Amino acid sequence: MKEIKQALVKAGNDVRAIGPMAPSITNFVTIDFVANAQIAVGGSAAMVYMVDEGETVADIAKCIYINVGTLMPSHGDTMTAAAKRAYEKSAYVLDPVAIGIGELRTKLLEGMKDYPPKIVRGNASEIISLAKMWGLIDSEKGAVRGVDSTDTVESATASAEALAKFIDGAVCVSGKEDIVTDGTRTIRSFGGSEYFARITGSGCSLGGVCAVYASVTDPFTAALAATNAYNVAGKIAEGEAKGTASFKVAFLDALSNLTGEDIANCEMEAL
Ligand SMILES: Nc1ncnc2c1ncn2[C@@H]1O[C@H](COP(=O)(O)OP(=O)(O)OP(=O)(O)O)[C@@H](O)[C@H]1O
Ligand SMILES: Cc1ncsc1CCO
Ligand SMILES: [Mg+2]
Repeated sequence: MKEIKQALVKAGNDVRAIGPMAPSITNFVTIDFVANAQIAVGGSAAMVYMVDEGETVADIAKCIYINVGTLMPSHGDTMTAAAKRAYEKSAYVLDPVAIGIGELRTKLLEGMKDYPPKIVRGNASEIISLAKMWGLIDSEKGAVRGVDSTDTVESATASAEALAKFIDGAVCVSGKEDIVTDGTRTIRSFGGSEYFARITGSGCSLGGVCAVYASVTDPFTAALAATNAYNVAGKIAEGEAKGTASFKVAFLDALSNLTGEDIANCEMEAL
């Protein structure tokens, strides 16, 4: 755990020092929250839609973010081109939001098995469903109900570990407690707030923040840094909040003040 904590301190502080840009192709519902969270931790944001823009940002950034939450026909080409280019030249974080709904989302996510991300971030049902779609596990679970999870984080551990091994990267499963794994090391991270489940975009923005940290460190450290940052800042914000809207504001405030040390000091346990 000592080495992991040292890597977390460095990742948190390097992001503040370097200010890496982590461009996104992400859903229309939570785009503003994603950009603001990326900036709050010390990174910078750039949202793109066009095919050539997706390829260009995958060339110039260290890591980009792809979230399939709200798809339009053009996303088929843009996300495929950007994912292929990022697989070859840089890296991408995938949030398989609402996996299982619609032909385009299914085709896109099935295709990504051939040019996989370095980090997958999702709720438990999404992680189980992606592992099932890619033929990595055999499970009865993983029924996705829209964008919400119907499974527990614990029940997604085997799927997360199988996915992480397959992509040679890291997977984070979010929920009351979060799990981050590279397929060999699996860490449970504690904290956060029930308010997270009552606002939209906490998961989407967490994916964007994973991409910021992945611009300065390895996928496992990046996924854990982002997860811990949310758990620490979420707990602080809960103490300030009067309801869901003020929670969101207090959360961005807390995120903007976090240090690498704060991220490393989040309560964690190795599984
Ligand atoms: N009950 C809870 N208690 C503490 N933290 C929570 C709880 N539920 C979610 N979180 C936190 O909220 C963040 C987002 O996780 P969540 O599982 O809600 O993502 P999601 O379902 O993909 O969200 P969205 O799709 O709305 O963006 C994570 O940091 C997670 O730890
Ligand atoms: C509500 C919603 N619908 C599609 S994407 C999204 C944001 C949360 O995942
Ligand atoms: Mg989500």
